[in-house]
Amino acid sequence: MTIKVIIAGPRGKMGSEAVKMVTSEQNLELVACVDRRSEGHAIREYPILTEKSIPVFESPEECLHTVDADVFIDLTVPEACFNHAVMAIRNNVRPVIGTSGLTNDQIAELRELAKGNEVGCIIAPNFALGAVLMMKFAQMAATYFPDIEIIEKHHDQKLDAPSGTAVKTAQLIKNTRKNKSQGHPDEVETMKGARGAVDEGIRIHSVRLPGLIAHQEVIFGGEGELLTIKHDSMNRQSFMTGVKFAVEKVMGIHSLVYGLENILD
Ligand SMILES: NC(=O)C1=CN([C@@H]2O[C@H](COP(=O)(O)OP(=O)(O)OC[C@H]3O[C@@H](n4cnc5c(N)ncnc54)[C@H](OP(=O)(O)O)[C@@H]3O)[C@@H](O)[C@H]2O)C=CC1
Ligand SMILES: O=C(O)C1=N[C@H](C(=O)O)C[C@H](O)C1
Repeated sequence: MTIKVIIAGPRGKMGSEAVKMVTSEQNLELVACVDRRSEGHAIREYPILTEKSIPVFESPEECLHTVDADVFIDLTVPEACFNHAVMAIRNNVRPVIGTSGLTNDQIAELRELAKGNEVGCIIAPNFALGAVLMMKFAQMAATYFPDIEIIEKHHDQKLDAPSGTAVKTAQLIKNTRKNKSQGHPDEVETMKGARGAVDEGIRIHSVRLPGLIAHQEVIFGGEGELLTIKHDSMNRQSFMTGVKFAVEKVMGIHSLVYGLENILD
């Protein structure tokens, strides 16, 4: 069976990789793209779309009403992504969301909508298999080491901080970690932000520099020892196996799944 795919954000760093991946896989068919500034852009920047006569729509509504599709991959920004996902679910097209920065309320709303419409939806804070394992291993380690600092490092074009991966890592850790306030009780920040963001006592630090792609380390401190669990994405192809996996998996589910760790075999 061929899975018919729409991609939103085809000119982006991730979207352009996804276009290459979907158009090169036998069991996937790219049936359309959604690009808010399609006029000339997609055609000039992505000849593959013209070569293969793949339509590009500025309006997601028009795209979803015109094209017969199974899956809607979103690699844009959270504001656009949320609306795209709502429209897709209402049109019985399954969203696969890579875009980071959705709020917990937005995720809860999409969960309800997906459940109500019995439409599969996957939100993947990180599509890289190694990153999913890094999050799971961190969750395991948190049972034994409750003192934790997360350091995520990304390229300087990233819009959201902390990263979706760091938010998800903290959420997984909170499921197993004993509640604990870290550091000295009288600790004072003499420069605001020095100790990073705080999520139930877990510290999260976001680094943004040119030269970086996507990296995270989770550091656990114990009496006389440190454990570091680290993952590095060196390029955006590292995410594509996970995108393909999610597109295939979403065909067989009828509700929302947040995190690939929930559906890894
Ligand atoms: N889950 C995962 O494994 C990964 C997730 N990501 C996430 O994917 C998202 C995209 O990342 P990346 O490709 O690096 O970002 P880019 O900025 O390279 O691409 C984003 C794309 O979205 C488009 N866009 C921006 N605003 C809107 C809008 N309001 N409506 C429609 N389209 C819009 C941009 O078009 P324009 O030029 O018109 O602005 C651009 O083509 C981010 O949220 C990032 O965090 C990234 C890597 C891995
Ligand atoms: O913007 C990125 O690049 C990435 N975003 C995702 C995130 O916010 O965690 C996934 C990966 O880290 C790359």
